[in-house]
Amino acid sequence: MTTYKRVLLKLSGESLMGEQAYGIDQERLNDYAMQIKEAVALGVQIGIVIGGGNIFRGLSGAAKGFDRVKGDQMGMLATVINSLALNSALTANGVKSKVLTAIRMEPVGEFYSKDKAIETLERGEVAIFSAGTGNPYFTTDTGSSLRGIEIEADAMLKGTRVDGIYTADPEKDPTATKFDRISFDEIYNRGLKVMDLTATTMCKENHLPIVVFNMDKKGNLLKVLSGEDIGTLVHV
Ligand SMILES: Nc1ncnc2c1ncn2[C@@H]1O[C@H](COP(=O)(O)OP(=O)(O)OP(=O)(O)O)[C@@H](O)[C@H]1O
Ligand SMILES: O=c1ccn([C@@H]2O[C@H](COP(=O)(O)O)[C@@H](O)[C@H]2O)c(=O)[nH]1
Repeated sequence: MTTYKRVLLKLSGESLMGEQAYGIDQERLNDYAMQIKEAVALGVQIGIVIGGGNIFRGLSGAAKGFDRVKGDQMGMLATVINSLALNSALTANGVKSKVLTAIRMEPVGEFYSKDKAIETLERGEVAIFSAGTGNPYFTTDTGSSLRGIEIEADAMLKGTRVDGIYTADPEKDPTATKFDRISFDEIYNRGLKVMDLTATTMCKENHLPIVVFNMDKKGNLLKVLSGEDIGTLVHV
């Protein structure tokens, strides 16, 4: 049983590296595909956005001297590479999915529209939204909140490599403690950086709750969808 009819799942590009220093770890990719397969079997409609941090980020490029806009375009293309990899892993696991792109690039994927996204979801297929928002100076977190709002998802599930939202970055501060629930306002007031502020504000203003959870632990996606109390719920 699940309380969710339709969700937007954000996957971290950086997590897709697994233990590697760069690129796509096949085992991690396959684990994600299997978790998504379990979720589809529950009858939940799933739209997915995957980041590109395992390949390229515009800001890091700019720090090395790249033009920022070109760097961001490279980052958006990185998310297309990850989306195609996920599409292929889902097919190998018997799950139908379609890659929609925010930048025109047929035949790599179909150009995104809300109607196409909803048709895909209502056919019971996974919709993979690639190339972020299609615009530089944004992130895939903002792309996720945008697509989540457009498809009228019940929640945005941010699958990452930490167990939820903490009082500070748990990868840097071992004394940080986890929130089970937190309001949008408290995220601003405490200056927490688990998601960028543009994405957080879009979710707040459009009443899209967020669940932050650890996608790198097998079975966690199913637990979140089944209402198990893991991760952190961000509420209005
Ligand atoms: N207060 C906090 N609570 C939890 N995580 C935090 C916090 N502040 C910073 N973080 C960091 O945010 C990271 C999660 O962000 P996210 O999943 O978007 O990863 P990413 O590296 O940005 O992925 P992508 O490759 O998709 O860009 C965690 O790995 C954690 O280190
Ligand atoms: O709407 C968007 C989304 C992403 N980008 C660029 O892509 C990279 C990778 O995305 P992450 O969210 O960091 O994983 C990002 O750093 C931007 O450079 C974009 O320009 N617009």
